[in-house]
Amino acid sequence: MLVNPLNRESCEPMPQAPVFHLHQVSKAYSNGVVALQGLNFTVNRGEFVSLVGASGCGKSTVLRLVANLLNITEGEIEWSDSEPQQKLAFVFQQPALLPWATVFENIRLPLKLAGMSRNKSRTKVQEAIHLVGLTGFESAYPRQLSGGMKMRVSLARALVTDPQLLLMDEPFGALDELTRTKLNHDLLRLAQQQHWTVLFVTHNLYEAVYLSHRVLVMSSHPGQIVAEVPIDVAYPRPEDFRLSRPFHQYCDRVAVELTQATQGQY
Ligand SMILES: Nc1ncnc2c1ncn2[C@@H]1O[C@H](COP(=O)(O)OP(=O)(O)OP(=O)(O)O)[C@@H](O)[C@H]1O
Repeated sequence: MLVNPLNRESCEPMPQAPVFHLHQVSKAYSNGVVALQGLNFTVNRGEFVSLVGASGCGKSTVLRLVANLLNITEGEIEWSDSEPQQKLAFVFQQPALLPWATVFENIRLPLKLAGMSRNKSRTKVQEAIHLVGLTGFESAYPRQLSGGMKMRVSLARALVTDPQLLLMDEPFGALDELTRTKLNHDLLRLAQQQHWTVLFVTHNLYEAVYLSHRVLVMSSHPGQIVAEVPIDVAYPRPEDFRLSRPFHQYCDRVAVELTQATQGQY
């Protein structure tokens, strides 16, 4: 069954309570590179928002500012309440697993660092393993896993902390197309089930359209948001949404915006 975006009855209402808002945010690095200038955008509760743009346009810088891993040069990030800020998880492109630890221990790591005993954390870790589809691999070591499985471990390690806000920096960039597609589908399911708010960075506009409520398109040097494309299609989105005419229309729209954003830069 293909999805009809005009079937409003099946569309969930767009979540509107803001989680955070960037007000005129600029970032200059100490070497003088102005990575971002005057960024304004809001992410609402339960929303899946993707940032797309050319390499070096400042997507990762945005995530690191939101995670408070970097200082803002000008402007501010206003949080609606402090809880999502405290309950955020960051997922990187490289799963960064401990090679000497099993799947179970890698996923348990954030709970261990927070001082939770092995016994107390067992149920939570098992639940996360189940949710990402790795039941049976608890005792495996990272070297015994495929790239997609390693990324599932990384997702479960974020999941185990019960995050409200997920910041994901090109998490599936190193995976083959089929694995990426499968993980896209599983991520959407998890985001819905867990009521996550997600800010997602990707180079892949098909992935951005499939996953997002909104796609924000960035230009470079300095990085700015130049377009916002709402993807007005109901969740859950079946995998065959990717085969539908509306999907390709949205992809074309994002591609046009990206081309305009990068015109004259190469
Ligand atoms: N620590 C740093 N010091 C100096 N300049 C930096 C630093 N980190 C990033 N930059 C510069 O800031 C700009 C934005 O970088 P950023 O990594 O945010 O872009 P990006 O869009 O995530 O790139 P990519 O898609 O290639 O990962 C680039 O010009 C980059 O060279």
